[in-house]
Amino acid sequence: MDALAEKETLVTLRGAGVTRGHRSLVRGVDLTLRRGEIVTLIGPNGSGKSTTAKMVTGVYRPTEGSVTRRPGIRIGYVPQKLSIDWTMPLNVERLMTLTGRHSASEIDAALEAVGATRLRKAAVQELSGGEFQRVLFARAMIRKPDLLVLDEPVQGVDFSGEVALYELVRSIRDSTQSGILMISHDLHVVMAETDTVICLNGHMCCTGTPSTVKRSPEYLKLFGERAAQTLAIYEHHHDHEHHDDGCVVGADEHGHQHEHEGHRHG
Ligand SMILES: Nc1ncnc2c1ncn2[C@@H]1O[C@H](COP(=O)(O)OP(=O)(O)OP(=O)(O)O)[C@@H](O)[C@H]1O
Repeated sequence: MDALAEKETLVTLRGAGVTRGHRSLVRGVDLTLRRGEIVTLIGPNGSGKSTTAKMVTGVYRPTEGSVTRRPGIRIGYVPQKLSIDWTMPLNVERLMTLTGRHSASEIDAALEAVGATRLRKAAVQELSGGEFQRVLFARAMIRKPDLLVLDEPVQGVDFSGEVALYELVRSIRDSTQSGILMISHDLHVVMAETDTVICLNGHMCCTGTPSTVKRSPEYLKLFGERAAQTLAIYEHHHDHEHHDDGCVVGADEHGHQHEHEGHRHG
């Protein structure tokens, strides 16, 4: 039995779909979320990612197929956007307690887990995009969820912030062993940090590990050029090491390094 199959199952969707009137929002979704596993939904706008996440969290009931949640499951949700009255003064500490009472030590622990301890007294209006996302993670994690659902976690975050946030998601998974469901438009960074990718386009186009999905004809058709670029990044294998200053170990005597297209290091 493989390692993932041994982990506790949190949510299962079988042939699940939602229809409103005569319109199908998404259909035929098969998905298993397990403790300690990161699953990512990708797909173009309107492909059913949010609808699928809403079936997972229980906001939408499936109109076909089935959704099973582990009894008593706690789900933490990090929204794409948060409706905040930006004219009201609000600091991070207060934001953490808007929807529930939490002790000072619980707030400290949640902020520490996302590397945001120093932001405790900061005004929410003054946070950068990446800092705000970290605070939203902390807010979802304070309830110690079994499953964390992240809707487009890197919106408004620059490239290096994006890499750092996905690393944070992975470290949250490692330290809490919660299950994680992410929705993302981003292809390359998110796929590198994911155990299972589900590619949607009104139905399930393909699913599997990042390396199987990236080769699937449906995925390549859906994402075209961008998918090819992702592939280039994946095909770059690390065949060298770096010095602390970033230079390649064994570069020529002039310190020249070879160009690595699409190359990056976490
Ligand atoms: N409550 C609703 N009633 C009717 N149609 C809806 C409803 N919610 C979503 N839709 C439609 O269902 C389809 C799937 O929407 P969904 O929000 O799941 O897509 P998405 O993949 O998350 O899109 P995006 O990337 O733009 O956020 C879209 O065509 C959308 O317009």
